[in-house]
Amino acid sequence: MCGIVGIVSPEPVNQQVYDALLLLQHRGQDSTGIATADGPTFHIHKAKGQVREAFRTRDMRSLQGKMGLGHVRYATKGLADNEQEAQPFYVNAPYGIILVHNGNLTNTRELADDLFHIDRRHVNSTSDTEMLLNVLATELQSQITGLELDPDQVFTAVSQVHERVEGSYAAIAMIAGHGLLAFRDPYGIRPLILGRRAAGLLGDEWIVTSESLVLESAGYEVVREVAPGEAIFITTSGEMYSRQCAKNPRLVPCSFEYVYLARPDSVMNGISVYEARLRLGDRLADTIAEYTPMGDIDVVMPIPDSSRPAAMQVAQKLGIEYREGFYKNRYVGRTFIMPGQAQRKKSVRQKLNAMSTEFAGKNILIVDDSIVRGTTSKEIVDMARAAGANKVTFTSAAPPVRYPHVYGINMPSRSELVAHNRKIPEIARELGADRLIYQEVEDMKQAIIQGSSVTELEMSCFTGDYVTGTVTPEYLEWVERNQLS
Ligand SMILES: O=P(O)(O)OC[C@H]1O[C@H](OP(=O)(O)OP(=O)(O)O)[C@H](O)[C@@H]1O
Ligand SMILES: NC(=O)CC[C@H](N)C(=O)O
Ligand SMILES: [Mg+2]
Repeated sequence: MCGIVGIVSPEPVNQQVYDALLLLQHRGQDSTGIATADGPTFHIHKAKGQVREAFRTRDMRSLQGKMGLGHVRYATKGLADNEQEAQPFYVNAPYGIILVHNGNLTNTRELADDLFHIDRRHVNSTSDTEMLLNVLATELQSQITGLELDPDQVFTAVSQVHERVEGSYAAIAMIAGHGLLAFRDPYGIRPLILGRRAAGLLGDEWIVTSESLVLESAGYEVVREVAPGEAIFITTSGEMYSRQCAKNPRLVPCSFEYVYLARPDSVMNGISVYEARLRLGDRLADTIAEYTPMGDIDVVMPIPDSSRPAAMQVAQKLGIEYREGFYKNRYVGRTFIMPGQAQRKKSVRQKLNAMSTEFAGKNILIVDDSIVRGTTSKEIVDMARAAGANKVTFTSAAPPVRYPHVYGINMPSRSELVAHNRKIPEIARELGADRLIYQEVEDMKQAIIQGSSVTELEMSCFTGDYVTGTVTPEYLEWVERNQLS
């Protein structure tokens, strides 16, 4: 997952794009970039690191224009620690297109081949996003006849992109001199939402972004989610056009957004992320009650930050005291989305500290939202013991992560996953916990979709069922051999 935003306004947009990226920082910390369109000219600034350190005043001043887009990257393909592969990506023809992407393409081998042998295009990086942009550019080129650009031509090009590209993609592109294009893959795996704000006599401002909290914070009204397979085109003068561009669209959003990725104050596909996390806690509490003698637990504790809503609910439902025994250093970012295991491991210790007064002699029930590599949970169990805990029960509001995630979360290798090929008591031993309890897959699904019109979820990392169908065992082996560097 990454965070993306695009804005068309009657006024300069640089500050708005920056503010939106700050709000999306939890979706990617590797690199960031902003591009604006100043008439026919693009201004671009991209850099490694987080938003606050990447943009200086002089960079912001250079980002002139009334249409803009931005990206915070959590790399899933290519090089993570590399400014060249930061987004947005640019091609000069047709017109000049610049694009940001959240997601991960699963047919990059075929795309690389076709782009070179058939389209005669040069892709100068290992990024799947640059391929997506080149496919879009090729298809748009094949539609246009003159200097003018009709929304119909843009939509036909997006239909062709859906035919050629596989995997997950929520993307926003600017077409120089024409407008802003946003489109979502036919399964709507990654999120994308459209908003509008009146700018007085000047007309309307439009925003497309990954999470609803960005709209809320800037006073935009939610127009709607971009539908799976749909494309939205907003001209530079603010006219909005939309069309369904996929043959068989089907909403199958990523379950991991609700478990961990998204901010709790966002509403995604009509589901409040916070409420989904509370319901995950509710259902987890039922499972815990089945397996644990209640007198056995003195306190329930979250692992800050993402598990707090679930842990609160577990405590309430079980009628056990909720205590915060881990203090978090707020200046360390999210551990899971850091590149490299050494950095992730070190940062858990830097980030969390156990307060011995909360642990000494107690039986602790720890709640985390998920256990992926076990980096966090191993350290946490160690810390709890060192702080004097008696028994440590570890629980996860998500089921065991047993399979690679290929749709925009960096967990490509089965051997990295602590639950892969291990039964639950073996995982408990690996983590050093006295007892380990996971959410059931069906409970997770029901907790997330309850009360909404969503009927399907992308849950491949829990079940091994990949919605795009083309993810074969051979592909998964190839992904493992060619991991992110
Ligand atoms: O098993 P692991 O590989 O360690 O991954 C899972 C952990 O990583 C995430 O926390 P993170 O510190 O990234 O973010 P948070 O502060 O939002 O909880 C998640 O909330 C789990 O705690
Ligand atoms: N997590 C994402 O959405 C990543 C986008 C793209 N695949 C990249 O690696 O840059
Ligand atoms: Mg966490």
